[in-house]
Amino acid sequence: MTTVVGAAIVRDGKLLAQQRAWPSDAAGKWELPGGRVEPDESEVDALRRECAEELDAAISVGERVGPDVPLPGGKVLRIYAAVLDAAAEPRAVEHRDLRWLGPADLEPLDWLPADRVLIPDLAALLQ
Ligand SMILES: Nc1nc2c([nH]c(=O)n2[C@H]2C[C@H](O)[C@@H](COP(=O)(O)OP(=O)(O)OP(=O)(O)O)O2)c(=O)[nH]1
Repeated sequence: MTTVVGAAIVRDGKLLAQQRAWPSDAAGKWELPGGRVEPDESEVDALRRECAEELDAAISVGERVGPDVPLPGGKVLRIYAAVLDAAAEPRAVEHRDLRWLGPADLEPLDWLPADRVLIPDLAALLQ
């Protein structure tokens, strides 16, 4: 089964989200940094690689957050808490925009559908 890992990066009580630029049906929607775990790659290594590619930032990965969320095509979305390494300042390398979200910003955001399931768990990280 294909696992897509996502990083719930929290800094100063805010969660980092990124806005997709592609494909057309997902463009403009918001998600957590991450992507597909490659064969022979650990989930933590995949998260670190994806954050380096997408954010140009190094992270440290912590505990699992929330349930596995089924994705179309038999994939599953699995989230881990993460923090930016010291002095890392993320930038949108492949994405349209980045945003730091406070608790009140989670519900109104135009998330990818699977991510909406995780809103209560993401909100709990910000308390
Ligand atoms: N990264 C990420 N992907 C998500 C989230 N929610 C969600 O439904 N997805 C979906 C969108 C995509 O169908 C899939 C991940 O695709 P991706 O394009 O980010 O990952 P990738 O670079 O490894 O993909 P690929 O080029 O190998 O196809 O998971 C999320 O919060 N973060």
